[in-house]
Amino acid sequence: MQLEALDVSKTFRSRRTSAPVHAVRNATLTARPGQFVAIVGESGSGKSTLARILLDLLEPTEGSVRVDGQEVGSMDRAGKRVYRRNVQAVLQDPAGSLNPRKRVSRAIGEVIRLHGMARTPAETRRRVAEVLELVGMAPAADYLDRFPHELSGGQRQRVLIARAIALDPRIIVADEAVSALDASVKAGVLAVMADLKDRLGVGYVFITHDLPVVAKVADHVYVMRHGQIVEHGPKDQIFSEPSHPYTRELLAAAPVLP
Ligand SMILES: Nc1ncnc2c1ncn2[C@@H]1O[C@H](COP(=O)(O)OP(=O)(O)OP(=O)(O)O)[C@@H](O)[C@H]1O
Repeated sequence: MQLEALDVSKTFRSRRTSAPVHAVRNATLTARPGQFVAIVGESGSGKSTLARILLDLLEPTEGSVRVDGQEVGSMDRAGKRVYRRNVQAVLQDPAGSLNPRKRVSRAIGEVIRLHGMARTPAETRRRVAEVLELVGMAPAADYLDRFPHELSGGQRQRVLIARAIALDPRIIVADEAVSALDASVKAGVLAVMADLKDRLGVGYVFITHDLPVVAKVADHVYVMRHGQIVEHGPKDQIFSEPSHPYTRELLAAAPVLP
């Protein structure tokens, strides 16, 4: 499978008086299963807008998102359903991705049932336990009955990853998924994501402003500035031979070793 954004632009026109905001301008990007693609750039550069377009949560003003050449915007309901399963979102937990009133078993189980990924309650429970263990929450029985507030920040982020993985996606779009976590917790969650890439072949579009994280996990890096992708390439190339002045500026502000 190949996920592409082709010449995507998004312009927000809010009030009559204010000027239009060109949040994304002619962005082209490719993601594949088994590949860790990072989008980096400062706050306001359009990363989240591009992520929402890739997730089909927002329509581009121009350009298209395609899966194996087929335009997502023109898919029928059944096609979009498959798309939404294949391309999953993992967002930052403080954004309220987990309902505080749902136990872990229900938060993950409901998604499995909704997408018809299990036929019986027993099968659903087995699948919930399986994905919790895949993200390092073992034994799963220790976590199934907990509410989000009974988990640490890192554990909540793992539950969000487990919930995404439960649908057997090919690609996960992760927007600032580890940014709020402490360094050691962050490293643990990143290790889980890398492990899932190796074991299940899942790919990532990973949005962050955290360059050391990119240095650690990315295969391919896109650099965004003012809505445009100013440079992209294999991680080592971006870190050792950045060609755009903005990339050099970013690297100078946060020196990291690839
Ligand atoms: N719904 C909206 N209406 C109007 N403007 C918007 C909307 N969503 C985003 N924008 C604007 O688009 C630009 C890009 O925002 P976006 O959130 O995509 O950037 P970002 O790189 O993800 O930033 P951050 O790292 O701070 O989340 C910003 O100027 C933002 O104010």
